[in-house]
Amino acid sequence: MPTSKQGDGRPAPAAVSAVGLRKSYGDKTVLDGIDLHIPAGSVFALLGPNGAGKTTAVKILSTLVTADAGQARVAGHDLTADPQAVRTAIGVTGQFSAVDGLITGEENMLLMADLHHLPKQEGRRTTTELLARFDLTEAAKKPAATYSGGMKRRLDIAMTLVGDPRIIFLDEPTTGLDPRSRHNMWQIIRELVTTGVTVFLTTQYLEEADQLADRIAVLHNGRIAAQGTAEELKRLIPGGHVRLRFSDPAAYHHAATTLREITRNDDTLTLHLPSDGSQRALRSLLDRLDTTGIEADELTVHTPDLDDVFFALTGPDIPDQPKETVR
Ligand SMILES: Nc1ncnc2c1ncn2[C@@H]1O[C@H](COP(=O)(O)OP(=O)(O)OP(=O)(O)O)[C@@H](O)[C@H]1O
Repeated sequence: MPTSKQGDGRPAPAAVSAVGLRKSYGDKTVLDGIDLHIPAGSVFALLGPNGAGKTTAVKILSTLVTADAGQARVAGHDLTADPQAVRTAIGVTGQFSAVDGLITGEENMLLMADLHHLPKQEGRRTTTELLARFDLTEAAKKPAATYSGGMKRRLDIAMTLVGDPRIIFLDEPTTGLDPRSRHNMWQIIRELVTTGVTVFLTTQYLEEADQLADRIAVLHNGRIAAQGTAEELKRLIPGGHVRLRFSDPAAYHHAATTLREITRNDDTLTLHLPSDGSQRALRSLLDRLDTTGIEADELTVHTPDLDDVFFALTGPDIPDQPKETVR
């Protein structure tokens, strides 16, 4: 299984690793051989359109359904050999919340503490702490059915944390939330990671993956169409360029006549050069600028945004083949 390196050169322990996960429902192949390697303490986003198989992947990794083929280890435990150990180490919040609307937020939390067999006093203490942490103290005694969508999600995550999981699966945590609640949820997720928790996130929102994830995998037709950091994914598709801006017209004209494959804008004294924005391409461009005596006032790198990547990778017009993977 692949490993990544920590700062001291030792391989980072994997929170989740999977090889060749497959799952079909009837004659519909939902997951067609998925490999994953998620270092502990990181945020991983599984991105895909409706029906891509994101929830199925979460259900398999959280032991709710079994894969037809493949192997996976979660928190160091083999999914098939030791599902109970996996369950103890993880927390899952799904699209369909575990919150019971008929009882209060506090009662929901206490129920969760009972399920985790916490002694009464510890259950109360954990409940109070978590309700405060998720800004729910004031609403604690109100029925959860009266909570806003954002409050319900916060309660859901608070309930998940009662068992002190090291890995949290968040299945579309911000679907249906307004922008403010979505930003609050992002902040909560960022804070979770600072405590060393690993977050496995599924989302349809590119911006969410871009904002939160250390690595992103794009799921399409049951396969991982591409995976990497947001920046690596953006470099996979054409459209990137380097923009050089000049203030001195003479310097601009010298550059415009010296460099090839450029798009020029004589009004704004800017030149665009196609580039994938990689370190190698930039180094070669800077060398070229040095040797030809070109000095721009500003050099900016423009890569396609994640929307471009998503549409390019999951559009209907591409074949069902896996795309290049960035590692
Ligand atoms: N228990 C099941 N029985 C039959 N088909 C299923 C079952 N669960 C999921 N599927 C099908 O598998 C496919 C993937 O579903 P899944 O819920 O994993 O997708 P998703 O990426 O999470 O989608 P969404 O973003 O809409 O939640 C869908 O076509 C779905 O209808």
